[in-house]
Amino acid sequence: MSAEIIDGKEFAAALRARVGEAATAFEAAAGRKAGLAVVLVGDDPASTVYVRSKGKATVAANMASFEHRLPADTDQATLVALVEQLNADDAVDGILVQLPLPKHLDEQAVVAAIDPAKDVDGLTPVSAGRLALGIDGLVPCTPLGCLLLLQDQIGDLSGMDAIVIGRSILVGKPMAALLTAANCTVTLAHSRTRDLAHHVARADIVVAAVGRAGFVKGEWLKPGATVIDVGINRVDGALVGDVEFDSAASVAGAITPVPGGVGPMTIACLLRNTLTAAHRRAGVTLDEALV
Ligand SMILES: Nc1nc(=O)c2c([nH]1)NC[C@@H]1CN(c3ccc(C(=O)N[C@@H](CCC(=O)O)C(=O)O)cc3)C=[N+]21
Ligand SMILES: [Mg+2]
Repeated sequence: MSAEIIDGKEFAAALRARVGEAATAFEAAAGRKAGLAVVLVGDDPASTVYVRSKGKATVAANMASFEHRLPADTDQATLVALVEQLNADDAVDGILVQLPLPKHLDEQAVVAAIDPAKDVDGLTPVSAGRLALGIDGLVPCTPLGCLLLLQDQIGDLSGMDAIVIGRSILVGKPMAALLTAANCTVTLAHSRTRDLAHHVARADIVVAAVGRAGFVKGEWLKPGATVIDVGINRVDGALVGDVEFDSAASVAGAITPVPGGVGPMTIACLLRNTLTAAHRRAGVTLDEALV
C-alpha cells in the first residue's frame, strides 16, 4: 500500500467545531440559534440511525434540532403540509427530508415544496438550477464534502482531469458541476459508459458514486490519482465503498476510506449549509474564513 489515507472523520470533526463556533457567534448576533428540521417518514433502521446522529451533531454545534417522525403510511398531503409549516417557521433555517421516502409518496413533489432558502440538501429544482448556472445557492452536502476534501488534499484543482462515476441527483450530477466550477476537465460516467477503465485511466481525480461494492478496481487508476469513495454498501454486516480499497490503495496517491471518509463530511456539510442558510435568512454576514 502506498496511498495516503484521507481522514474524512478528522476533517469533518474540525469542520463541525468551526461551524459550532460560528453558530455561537450567530446566536449572539441574531438573538436566536440557527435551526435544522429533519423529517423522517417510516422507521427504516439505517435512516433512523442517520437522523439520530444528525440531531446529535446539530445540538453539539450549538444549533436547534427539530425532529419530525411520521408513520410509514403518511399521505402526500400531510407530508407537504408539514414541509409548508416548516417553511413558515422562523426558527427553522434548514429543512431535510430524509430520502428515500416510502414508495407511495411523490419524492420530487415533496422536495419541490421546500423553500429554496431552507434547502440545506440542495435538492430543490431552484438549488439545482442555481448550481448549474453558477449562481450562489445551497449545494448538496455529499458533493460539497468531497470538494472540501479534494481542495484540502490537492489545493487548486485547476486543469486537472476528473471523472465522476454515477449521475445521481444527490451526488454525481452536482459533483460534476462543482468540479467544473473548480476548473477541472470533467467526465461524467455512468452505467452505459463504454470502456470505463479507459476513462478512469486518464483521471487525476476519481469520485466513485455508483452504489456497487468494490466496483472500481485499482488497475484502472492512473498512478498517484486522488480517489474519493462515496459508496456506502453493507456487505456481510461490514461497510464497504464503491472502490476496491486494497488494489486502489496500491496505485492511488491518496484515497478516502469507508467508513471514515466521505460519510462524516456529509453531516458536517449539512451543518455548514444550515449555518449559511441561517445567516442569509437573518441578514447576518457569515465570516467565510471561519468555516
Ligand atoms: N435527504 C437526504 N439527505 C442526505 O444527505 C441523506 C439522505 N437523505 N438519506 C440517506 C443518505 C445517507 N447519508 C449519510 C450520511 C452520513 C453517513 C456517515 O456518517 N457514515 C459513516 C459511517 C456510519 C455507519 O457506521 O453506519 C462513515 O461513512 O464513516 C452516511 C450516510 C445521508 N443521506
Ligand atoms: Mg491531511
